[in-house]
Amino acid sequence: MFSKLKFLLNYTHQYRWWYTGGIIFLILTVWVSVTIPEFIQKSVDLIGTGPDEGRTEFYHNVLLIFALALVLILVRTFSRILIFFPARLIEKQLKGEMFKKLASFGKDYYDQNPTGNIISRVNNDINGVRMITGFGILQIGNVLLSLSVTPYKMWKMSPALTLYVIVPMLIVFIAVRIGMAIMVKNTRLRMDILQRLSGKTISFLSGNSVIKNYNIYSYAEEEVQKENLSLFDKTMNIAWIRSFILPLLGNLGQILKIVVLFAGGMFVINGEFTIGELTEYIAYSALLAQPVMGLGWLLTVLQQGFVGISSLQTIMNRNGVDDERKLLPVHEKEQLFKDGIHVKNLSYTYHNGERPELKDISFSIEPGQVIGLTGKVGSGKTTLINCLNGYLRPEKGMVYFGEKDAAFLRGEDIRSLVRTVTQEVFLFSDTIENNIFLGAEKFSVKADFEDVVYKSAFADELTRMPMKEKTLVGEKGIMLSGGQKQRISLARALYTPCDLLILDDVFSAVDTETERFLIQHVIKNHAAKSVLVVSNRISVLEKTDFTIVLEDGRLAAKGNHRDLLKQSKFYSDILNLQQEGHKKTKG
Ligand SMILES: Nc1ncnc2c1ncn2[C@@H]1O[C@H](COP(=O)(O)OP(=O)(O)OP(=O)(O)O)[C@@H](O)[C@H]1O
Repeated sequence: MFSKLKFLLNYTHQYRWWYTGGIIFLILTVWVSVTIPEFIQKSVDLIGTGPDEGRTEFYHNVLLIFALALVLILVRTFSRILIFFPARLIEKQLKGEMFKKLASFGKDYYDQNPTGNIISRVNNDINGVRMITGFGILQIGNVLLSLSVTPYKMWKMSPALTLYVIVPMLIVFIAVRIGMAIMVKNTRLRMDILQRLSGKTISFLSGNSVIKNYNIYSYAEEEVQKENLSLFDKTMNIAWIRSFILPLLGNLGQILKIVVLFAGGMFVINGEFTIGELTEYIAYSALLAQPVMGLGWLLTVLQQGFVGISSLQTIMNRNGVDDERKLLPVHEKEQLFKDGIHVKNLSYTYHNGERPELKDISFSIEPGQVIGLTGKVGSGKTTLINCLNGYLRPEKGMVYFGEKDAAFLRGEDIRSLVRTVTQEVFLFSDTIENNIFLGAEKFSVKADFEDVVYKSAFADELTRMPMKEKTLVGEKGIMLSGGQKQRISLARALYTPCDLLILDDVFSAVDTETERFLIQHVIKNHAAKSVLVVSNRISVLEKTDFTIVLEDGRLAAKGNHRDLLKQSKFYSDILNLQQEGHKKTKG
């Protein structure tokens, strides 16, 4: 509890003057609210004095009530602005901090937590904090002030009548609590279902071609419909509470007035109260109903908000992968690739894996070299390149940039020299041009746009597009073919300088002619100091200085084309297969 309060104080403290202003206006609101009934009482009692007496005083009172009501509108509005505004600022700040924190987590975190869940959880939790720091603080002030000043005024007028009021007040309070608990429970269930429904819809929409191919429309429909029906049930439950129970609870405040009217009426009959005093007392009891209901809401908001805070704290208190590492000074970063990369007895086990996927691998990449990497499906090629580009973090003493152990380098430093064109291309829903420019602002040197498009073998296709580089690629590049996406991603990698360019299976989706073009422009005349190319195509591998063959996570062979034909069965097998395939297509 203490740590949660400290968390709240951390954020609210910076806006203390806003909150102080808000509380001052809140005090004024309560003061004006309890002052108005006094004038109502006087006005009502003046009515009873006859047509002539006190007419001026009556008008005077009515004007005063009108003026106080205007003041009430103003001070209430200011109290809300001054308290709700910092809550929105805190929400904005938290969203920024959360995004930064989440971006600092490694692959293990995202393997364990699906992205959809993280987003909706973080949004809910931050919403909870906003509610506490806005509505919660306003209600705490409101409830404390109203529940002390109003009952005091009522007690001063009649202790006995005040006791009659307490019972319905308790009923209102308990009813609001129960109503809110049911609503919160249903809202949470609805959120879970909504998450599942969006997950299924997204996966069925992106797998639309599989659904068509296998003719499994009815299965997909049933799956979506199941979630849809439970979503409808929960939404109806919430609608029931909203439409019937909440207004009913809201009007329970009227019970207070009936009780006061009945018991207070007796007081008037017995001559203990004037009509004006009874009116004043009824006005107070109406004022009292609001904070009592507010207390019910407040407890729910606090309960939800604190659950949200503890969930946010688990994210905030988790260390980012690079928290312990320091950024290199610019001059050291510039020299990082001077002596190449040295991999020494590299072994790597995934956080959720039982056995190492890379075993005892050693090799070096010198500046200027072009290296090939090949191996069967699942032999560890992607795992190896991810150990070089800082996406996976092997233990210390296994990967070196010159003399520097990569285990002590920040991911940003590593990735400023190593650029990877991944197997799975990700394009943002923007224009082709902006997808190529992505992240380029921080580089002072940039390549020529036309040149990188040409080198990526994309120039012809781009000229055929009606909007050229301004063409929108659609969500995740849905409007483009796999090969086109891959070449845009290649152009993006070539647009800014790097020391080691890694191409993970970039040639798998292109025809032989394009492959030849890419080999000429990207591999032979590469702008990067070194290139590491993952491929199973001999036409690509034979152009490298040396190729590494991986088998079941081990370095099975290493050498140039001629060495490997002698050393590696896998290598000679793929050569034979590709030559046979070539003959068949020619024949
Ligand atoms: N995030 C992960 N968690 C656990 N194991 C993983 C993870 N990613 C990959 N692996 C395992 O590591 C092994 C090597 O996978 P990797 O993707 O490196 O192979 P690859 O040679 O690149 O395969 P492909 O040719 O299909 O791209 C596989 O057995 C795979 O199951």
